[in-house]
Amino acid sequence: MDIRINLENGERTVAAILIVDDDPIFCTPFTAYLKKLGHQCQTAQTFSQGAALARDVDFDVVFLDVLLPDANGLECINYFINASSSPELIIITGKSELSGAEMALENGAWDYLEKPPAYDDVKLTLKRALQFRDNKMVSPTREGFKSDFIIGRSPVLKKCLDLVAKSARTDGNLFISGETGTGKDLIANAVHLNSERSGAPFIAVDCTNLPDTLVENLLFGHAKGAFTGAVDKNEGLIKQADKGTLFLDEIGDLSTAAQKSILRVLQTKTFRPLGMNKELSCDFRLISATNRDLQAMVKQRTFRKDLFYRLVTHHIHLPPLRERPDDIVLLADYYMEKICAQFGIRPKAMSDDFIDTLMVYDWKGNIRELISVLHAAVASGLNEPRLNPHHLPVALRIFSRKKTWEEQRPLEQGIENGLGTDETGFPCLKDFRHLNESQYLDALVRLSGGHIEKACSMAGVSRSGLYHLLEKHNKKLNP
Ligand SMILES: Nc1ncnc2c1ncn2[C@@H]1O[C@H](COP(=O)(O)OP(=O)(O)OP(=O)(O)O)[C@@H](O)[C@H]1O
Repeated sequence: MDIRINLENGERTVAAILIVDDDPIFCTPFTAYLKKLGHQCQTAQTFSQGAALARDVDFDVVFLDVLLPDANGLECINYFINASSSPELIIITGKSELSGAEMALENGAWDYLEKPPAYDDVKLTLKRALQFRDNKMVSPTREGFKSDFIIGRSPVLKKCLDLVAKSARTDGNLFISGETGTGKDLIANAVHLNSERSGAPFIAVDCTNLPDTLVENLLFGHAKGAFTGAVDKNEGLIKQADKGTLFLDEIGDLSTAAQKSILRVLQTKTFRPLGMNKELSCDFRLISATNRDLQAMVKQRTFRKDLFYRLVTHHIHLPPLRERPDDIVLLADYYMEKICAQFGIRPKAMSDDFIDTLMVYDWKGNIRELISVLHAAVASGLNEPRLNPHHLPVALRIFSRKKTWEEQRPLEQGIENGLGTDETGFPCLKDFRHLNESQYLDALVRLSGGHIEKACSMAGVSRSGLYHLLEKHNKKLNP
């Protein structure tokens, strides 16, 4: 789909629109009307078809029906608004789901239209949404966003930070996923700091190993004399987070009973402290995080589906450090200075070999592991002004050495296999490049999980460039 934006007198005349609705009686004339207005439209009859389209096409606006054959549209909002083009989302709803649609506005939808909408209303809503979108594109998303403590310039991290800034401007529940040490806690803090709730407390709860017997007391508090030993009343964490942000870290570790209690608070925004006979109300923004695969847990029925949908109004996935090697150098510089200051010494220089060794390591513990490796290196080279690979832990050096060796193997294999060799037995550059490119694509497909956006951003190539390469090597993103 060729998406061109025409601006006439500052007003957009062509937008890329996705309509997700399974009712042809509504959809066909609606699409024809939008096309008549000059827009480019695609339609999907199910959530999964719409999701696949939104993954591949940069839409400006998505019209989303509430009752879809395979999902409730209201529960899929975040999927569409978090697509790479961050489209404006307009809910199309019947009278019976109006309250849900109103709630959707709080969660980032642009507007809702009652079905069947008057075409004049459609035109006006669309015009406003596109004006808003154009303004948003002119003014950078992250203007005024405080993030100098978040280090990294890789495209994947930048994309995340755009979502973080966007999420900080809204009040919907935010779910942050990512491997351990990728910065979920840091990002939760950044969202709070940049939100309208920044003047109120940020209350973090570590859900790991929370015994069922303590959860309610910890979250809801208790009245004086509620149980033996409750000599004073105790304000729970939820009350403490009033007007501020409640951060449930490691939410995937919550027991079934605790999941039920949390769900109830999220649904009613009220809770009852132990030993008290009246409900108290609370006003907090919820951020949750985990390094576990919550979606898989929902499938295995170890995490409640209804709670999951409540949590993920906005979703930010933090990429592992190995997928953004460019950030390693910046992070190493930043933390080297901090660590040396803690040791009370001048910042140490890092040799090129030292940096190269860091760059090829796989960082399963991500940034937390990087910080502790740098600590160890500074301690080991305390009296030397420059750090070399031998200051790094042995296991890390062995890993990086092996990996470098594996990367050099194609050249040796090429020579062994007589790849287009000349009389010296050395492969010609063209064949060698071809072989490397092919192996690179295999790794890219594997590491990006077959997601086109992610693969383009990891490889730093355009969508058409990547498709061209895949075609050249007769490969597919989803083999
Ligand atoms: N982009 C970044 N810039 C600077 N420091 C970072 C960045 N990301 C993470 N860190 C630092 O890395 C360490 C680990 O981050 P954090 O605790 O936020 O990770 P996490 O994803 O919450 O880990 P876990 O899942 O184990 O709780 C912290 O010291 C944090 O300040």
